[in-house]
Amino acid sequence: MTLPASVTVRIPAKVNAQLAVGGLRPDGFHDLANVFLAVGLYDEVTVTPADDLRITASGPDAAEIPLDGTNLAARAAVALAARHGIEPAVHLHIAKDIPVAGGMAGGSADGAGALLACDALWGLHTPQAELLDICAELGSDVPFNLIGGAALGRGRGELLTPLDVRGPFHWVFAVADGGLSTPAVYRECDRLREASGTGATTADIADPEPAPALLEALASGDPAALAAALSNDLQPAALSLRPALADTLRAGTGAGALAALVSGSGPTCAFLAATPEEAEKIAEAVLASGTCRTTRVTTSPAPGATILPA
Ligand SMILES: C[C@@](CO)(OP(=O)(O)O)[C@H](O)COP(=O)(O)OP(=O)(O)OC[C@H]1O[C@@H](n2ccc(N)nc2=O)[C@H](O)[C@@H]1O
Ligand SMILES: Nc1ncnc2c1ncn2[C@@H]1O[C@H](COP(=O)(O)OP(=O)(O)O)[C@@H](O)[C@H]1O
Repeated sequence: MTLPASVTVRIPAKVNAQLAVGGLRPDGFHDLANVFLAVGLYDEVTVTPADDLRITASGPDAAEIPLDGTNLAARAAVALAARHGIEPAVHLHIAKDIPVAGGMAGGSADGAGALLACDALWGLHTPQAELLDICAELGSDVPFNLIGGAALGRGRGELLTPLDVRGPFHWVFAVADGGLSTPAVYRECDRLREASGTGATTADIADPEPAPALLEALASGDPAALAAALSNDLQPAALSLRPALADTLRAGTGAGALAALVSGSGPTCAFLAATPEEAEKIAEAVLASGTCRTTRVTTSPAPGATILPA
């Protein structure tokens, strides 16, 4: 069997079309109804045999990601190698295009990408179900980056059911200066719930459920229906930690977005547009408003982790 000299995998970012957050569990996670939608912003992970584990990154925001054993791509390579009793002797290169710490699952994408790339480089043929188990150990969002498309994530987000989705839906993303810490946003969500008197644990909060109207909108491909059904329970917490995001959301709505919401834990803001032309117009207006660092225009759904031709 000849093994490839190197493997490159392309992995999409995500937006949460619905993020329904249940109570805080004893293990520190929250039960979710997390409707993931993969969007066409991608990182690429390239793996090449090396003497030992080494990691490099390129792209405008490459300096913001750790290049040690804490990088999710490195953790993925180590986890896969350990499972097969081999050494993770590999050079991982991340070409970073997904906003860092932006609520778009960029780190998770690199974890899923490194896993698939190492599996191919090492000729392991690990079954998909086992790859998904390793993904879930790496992080709650990582399994979705592997499969892409649209999916409902239950549990802490790692238990996936693929969803019917048509498209393309047209999106604008407003990338903020600086990220938000995901655990800090969940903590702020709990704090706001406690402060409002509802309590924050699984005993106080109803089990989160996907909204039927949202699932119908995804399957229909109708952007107006999708706009009416988008929701994010972490948005009040992200706005509480970063009040200026309200200005970004307003800029998009003012420019004609069908809907404006924070992507996951933020601070990236997502705007749904009726057409590609509207998306370009919204992106220009949001950038001109001075309320974000940059804007990106793209579509959904997008495919999951994909090995690129050599
Ligand atoms: C909020 C979401 C929405 O998709 O993503 P981002 O918007 O940050 O990308 C996810 O729930 C983030 O998933 P991920 O970034 O993989 O989180 P993990 O590494 O599993 O967990 C990091 C921390 O987030 C909190 N966490 C995460 C998932 C969950 N269901 N409940 C939680 O409370 C916990 O404090 C946990 O220690
Ligand atoms: N490959 C990676 N790319 C980006 N961030 C990473 C990576 N590996 C680990 N991290 C860490 O994960 C944190 C969250 O990053 P990211 O996944 O981009 O954001 P989010 O969880 O908001 O979607 C970063 O601040 C960084 O310290």
